[in-house]
Amino acid sequence: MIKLIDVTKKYDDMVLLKNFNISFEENEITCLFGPSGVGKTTIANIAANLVAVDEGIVSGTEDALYSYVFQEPNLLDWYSVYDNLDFVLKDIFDNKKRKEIIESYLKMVELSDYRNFRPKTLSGGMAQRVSIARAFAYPSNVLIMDEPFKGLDVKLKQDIVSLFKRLWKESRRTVIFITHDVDEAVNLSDKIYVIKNRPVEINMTIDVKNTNERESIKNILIEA
Ligand SMILES: Nc1ncnc2c1ncn2[C@@H]1O[C@H](COP(=O)(O)OP(=O)(O)OP(=O)(O)O)[C@@H](O)[C@H]1O
Repeated sequence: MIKLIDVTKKYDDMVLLKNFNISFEENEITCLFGPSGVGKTTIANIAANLVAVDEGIVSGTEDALYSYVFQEPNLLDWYSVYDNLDFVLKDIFDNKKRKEIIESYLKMVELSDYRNFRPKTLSGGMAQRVSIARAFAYPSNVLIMDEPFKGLDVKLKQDIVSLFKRLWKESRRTVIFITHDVDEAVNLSDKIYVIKNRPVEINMTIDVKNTNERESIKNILIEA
């Protein structure tokens, strides 16, 4: 479990986090839900050891290996789809193992026939599927998802959300999922932290995993 304990984080004179506490359960999907600019990315980056804290402790990151999916697929344009996956695996596995992993993930995201295509020739949804395949192909145990479905149209979003869930069920990891989309939050998360204010406060913690009340949770989030 990754924990931020009594964390204070300032940007110049602005105190974003003050004695802030939060935890991310192992192999669960935890959502940071809140308005733009509240501090979601900073909290995730602290949990990923990308941003240093001014005070407090970040625990549970000692053996963490991270992979990321952002709103932009962030693929290497001069590499093929196949080589984009190969790039993150090349220092970890031998040729045979890499080929096996890459082919299996391309199959799962239904892009085997596109293995030699350059990212620029793919649609936005296809590029995002490559980015998700790359995140899962890498042997991470923590996956940071920063608004990965933003900007996709409704139908495409539903497909990619279910694809993500399928991959995650086959290869579970701790997911820190940032969104301010109510449907995404409720459909994907095991737990939702509703965050507000400055310094940031956890306004509500919602257990989604053990509930049958998804519709009322959506209403709570809309009001939040
Ligand atoms: N490196 C930085 N230097 C100075 N201020 C920063 C830096 N990173 C973030 N901030 C500020 O901290 C606040 C929180 O930013 P953060 O990106 O963590 O929020 P967010 O909830 O992820 O927002 P969004 O949904 O728009 O991505 C914002 O006011 C932002 O301008």
